[in-house]
Amino acid sequence: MISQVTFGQLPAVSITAPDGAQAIVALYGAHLLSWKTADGKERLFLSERSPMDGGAAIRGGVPVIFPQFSTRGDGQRHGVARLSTWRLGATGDQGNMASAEFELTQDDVPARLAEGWPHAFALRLRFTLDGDTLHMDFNVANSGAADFDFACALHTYYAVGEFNRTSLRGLAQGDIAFGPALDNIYPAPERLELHTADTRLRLEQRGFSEWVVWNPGEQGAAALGDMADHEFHDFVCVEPARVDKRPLAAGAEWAGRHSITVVT
Ligand SMILES: O=P(O)(O)OC[C@H]1O[C@H](O)[C@H](O)[C@@H](O)[C@@H]1O
Repeated sequence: MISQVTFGQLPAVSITAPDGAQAIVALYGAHLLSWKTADGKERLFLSERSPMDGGAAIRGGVPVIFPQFSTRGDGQRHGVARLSTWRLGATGDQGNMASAEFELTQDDVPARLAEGWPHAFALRLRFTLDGDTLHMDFNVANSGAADFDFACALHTYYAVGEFNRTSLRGLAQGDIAFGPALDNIYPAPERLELHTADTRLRLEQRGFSEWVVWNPGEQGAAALGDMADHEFHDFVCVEPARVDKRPLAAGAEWAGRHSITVVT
């Protein structure tokens, strides 16, 4: 079931599956703000200090990063998609699943941001609730007559309860125990596991090329105006990403999928 809601001051879409699982997505950024499994447990972190008025990027949930990752380029930090208002596209229910798609083209991007990246594109992001799994299917189409380069990521903030009782398993470089500040990029195995004190999540990606793993630590969090000082304890980011801009031919499409499953 799909309904229009307001979250903070933001128009948003609530997606509810027949089993009661729920996702809330703001049109601003097609930003996933909340994902609750059927047991009612919130799986994503959202900062109590986050702007919620469409005037600045949201801190938490799943920011959509496009067409630049972080400062790896001379364009807008983390791109323009998280700062633009998307449109609701197709929605549907099928069996136990519920889904909604969000769309963005260059015409939806505020002029001051579009100037920095003047290309014709169409983005589609579909959220699907399927039992204890959330799928995010992200498509980038080059609808212009010239090739362009793009990077992208789904910058997922997981609510972990206590970050120093959390570990990430499955990287070739070895397991990560959270604690010190961390901002690393790893070549992507398709599947990782995130273990917290009381849950185990399976994180999967297809089409992307890296995992970015981030927690700002105490000093990093203190420097962020949109994060309370104590909140670095509460989350870790594990992000399927294509960190470097790579070409997409005129008329071509790229597709990536990020799936998160609550295992226990
Ligand atoms: O503060 P933001 O622009 O949302 O960026 C938040 C973080 O995003 C990614 O994880 C980057 O790897 C970090 O270097 C960056 O600090």
